[in-house]
Amino acid sequence: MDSAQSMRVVIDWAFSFGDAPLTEVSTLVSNWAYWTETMTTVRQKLLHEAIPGEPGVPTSKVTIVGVGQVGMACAFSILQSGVADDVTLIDVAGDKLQGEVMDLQHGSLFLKTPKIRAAKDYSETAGSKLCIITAGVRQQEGETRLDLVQRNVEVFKHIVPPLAQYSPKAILLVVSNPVDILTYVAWKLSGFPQERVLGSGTNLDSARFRFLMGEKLGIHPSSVHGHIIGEHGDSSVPVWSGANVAGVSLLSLNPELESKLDAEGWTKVHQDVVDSAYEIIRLKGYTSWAIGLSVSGLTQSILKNLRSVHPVSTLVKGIHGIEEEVFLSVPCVLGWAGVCGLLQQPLKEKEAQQLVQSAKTLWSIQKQLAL
Ligand SMILES: NC(=O)c1ccc[n+]([C@@H]2O[C@H](COP(=O)([O-])OP(=O)(O)OC[C@H]3O[C@@H](n4cnc5c(N)ncnc54)[C@H](O)[C@@H]3O)[C@@H](O)[C@H]2O)c1
Ligand SMILES: C[C@H](O)C(=O)O
Repeated sequence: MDSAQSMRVVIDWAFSFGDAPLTEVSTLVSNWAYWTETMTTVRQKLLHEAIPGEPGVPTSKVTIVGVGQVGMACAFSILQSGVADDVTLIDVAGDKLQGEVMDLQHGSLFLKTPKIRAAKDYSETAGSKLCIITAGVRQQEGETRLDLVQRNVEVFKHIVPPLAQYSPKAILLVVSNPVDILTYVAWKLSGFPQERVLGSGTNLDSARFRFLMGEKLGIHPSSVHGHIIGEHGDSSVPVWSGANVAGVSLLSLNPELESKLDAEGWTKVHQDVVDSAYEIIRLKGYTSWAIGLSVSGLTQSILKNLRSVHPVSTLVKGIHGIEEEVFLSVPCVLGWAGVCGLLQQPLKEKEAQQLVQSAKTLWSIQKQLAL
């Protein structure tokens, strides 16, 4: 009620007393005026709102499904980056979801994301630009990523259709494992075009690769370039021909780099990448921080339309001789549209053969899935 409307109510009310003594009416009027004044909220007293009510719709809303170790690491890294104006979290574990969101909200003072919220149902994820799926089971010690497939396909059947229904223009970024197969599953279940469904893929493996090469060279990973492509995990392919620092090819300095004969042990760098998740799971039970940071990097490239290049899992049928409808990582340009382009990366015959073999392995699992 604005002040003119309040005054009108007070006058009408005062006249309703008819013959009552004037002093009594005036006391009542001043009490009423005081009451209506105190009914005005502190917010209304403090602020003349140029546009009353809630601010408009978010423009860079990110939904994260799953608030386990990976989902929370993703949420925290994305919040730290300040790239999203709304981070909505959803999980079947209601109390954990509420607790995690409250905890994050209390950090708002130190963040630049005005909305951090827990969604009770998928309608609250509506209007997301990016939906990140981290829900599902993770490997126990001794399990491979591929061992998780059927359990996580069932989880995805509950997640992907409502995400697609409420955010039909969103980009889906799959993180749950086995990430390449589940990206295919998300693509099928969503009905989205291929460029709007991608998996975090070997972006993480490549970060590990660059860290380990950097450790050997005494150079920061940001200056050590090199991609791991293919399956995230066990059959990943290191592209040694592209490994360089400031354009200086490591292979040109040591032609034995990719061979087991190499005395410096460079092939062990890739083996360490493959082993690293198993080792971390053995040591702490799960992996989280590096994947959270890696996903935050992908989020920034997409929401800011950076068109930067990342090895992520995308539909690769027809590329490098792959005939199956599978998702594997190759260097992709990421932006508002999702996967805006795939790099034409020259590969050695052996590398291309490894990719073809990974595709066949994934397809042999995918073709048995009941979607
Ligand atoms: N792609 C990668 O590089 C990478 C890296 C690390 C982990 N992962 C994978 O990420 C996944 C999550 O790992 P984690 O350590 O966070 O596991 P976690 O057990 O800590 O968390 C999983 C979360 O998913 C939730 N969940 C289960 N079913 C759900 C449903 N139907 N709807 C919504 N939420 C649901 C659970 O309640 C839980 O909070 C695993 O599959 C793991 O293998 C992938
Ligand atoms: C387990 C997970 O896929 C990782 O590589 O950290």
